[in-house]
Amino acid sequence: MVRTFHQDHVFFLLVNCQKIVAKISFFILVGIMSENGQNFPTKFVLWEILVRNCRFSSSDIILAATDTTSTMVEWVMAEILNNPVVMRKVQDELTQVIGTTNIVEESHLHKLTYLDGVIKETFRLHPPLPLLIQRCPDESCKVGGYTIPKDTVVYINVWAIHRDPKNWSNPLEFKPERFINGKWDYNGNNVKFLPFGSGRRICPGIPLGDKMLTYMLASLLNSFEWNLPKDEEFETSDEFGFVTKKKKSLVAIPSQRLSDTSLYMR
Ligand code: HEM
Repeated sequence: MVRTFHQDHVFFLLVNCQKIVAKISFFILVGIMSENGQNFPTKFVLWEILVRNCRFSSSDIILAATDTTSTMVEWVMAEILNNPVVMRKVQDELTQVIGTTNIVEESHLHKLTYLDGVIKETFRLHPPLPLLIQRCPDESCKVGGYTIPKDTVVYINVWAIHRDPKNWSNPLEFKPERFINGKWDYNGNNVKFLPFGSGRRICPGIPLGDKMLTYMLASLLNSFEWNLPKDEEFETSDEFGFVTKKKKSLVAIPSQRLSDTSLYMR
């Protein structure tokens, strides 16, 4: 039976992964706090404190966390399938770091520097939230020579910043090598690269999003060979929305890459 890759599948996979990761993070947090001698009546009180103090509802966090990450998995897979040289380099790295007799473990992730470059380059070309969260100054101010009157709603167009030839040479080319110098991170300090935003409203889910993305992609790419269906017309146009998704869902066909089928059962 031929199974196809589809973003909705990743979405459900992701919701399940996130439940697990959220539980783990939650218990780590409880552990850290109890080690520091702080007592909380129940775990749920701690959750309430976290959510209320941050002024986010649980549904805000689920929406912000799932759609962005699943959309990114689809974009990265699409870019890799569209670039055979990149696919070969990613697979070479996976073979070297993990091998086809193992499945991906968390301890492998920091060694996948080329895959990290591929993810960052995909973030550059396809930032899931291209306009960030609106800003609105309390007082009139000047930014970059422009006067911004008090109460103006300001949209920061990260999509345009990421494709500006003043910031990037050959900006429309997919070149993961741009990011393989250890100089780029997601902290929003370099205004040329802001996939998670910047400043006070920067995404609070960066460590989780980054780790899940690398873990899922490394698992998908180390466990399977991926091919496009014959006669499938490949395109990378996007559709603007709360999260900018691929206009046409990616369809890809996996086949076995691991040496032993029992590894898929773990
Ligand atoms: C690929 C993954 C993700 C991307 C690309 C992403 C991107 C972003 C961006 C661009 C913003 C707006 C930042 C700004 O305007 O400066 C944001 C906000 C936010 N993100 Fe993420 N995010 C991701 C994953 C996550 C995860 C995993 C969580 C939670 C576990 C999360 C929770 C949030 C929340 C709660 C906000 C609102 C922050 C606020 O209003 O101050 N995100 N995200």
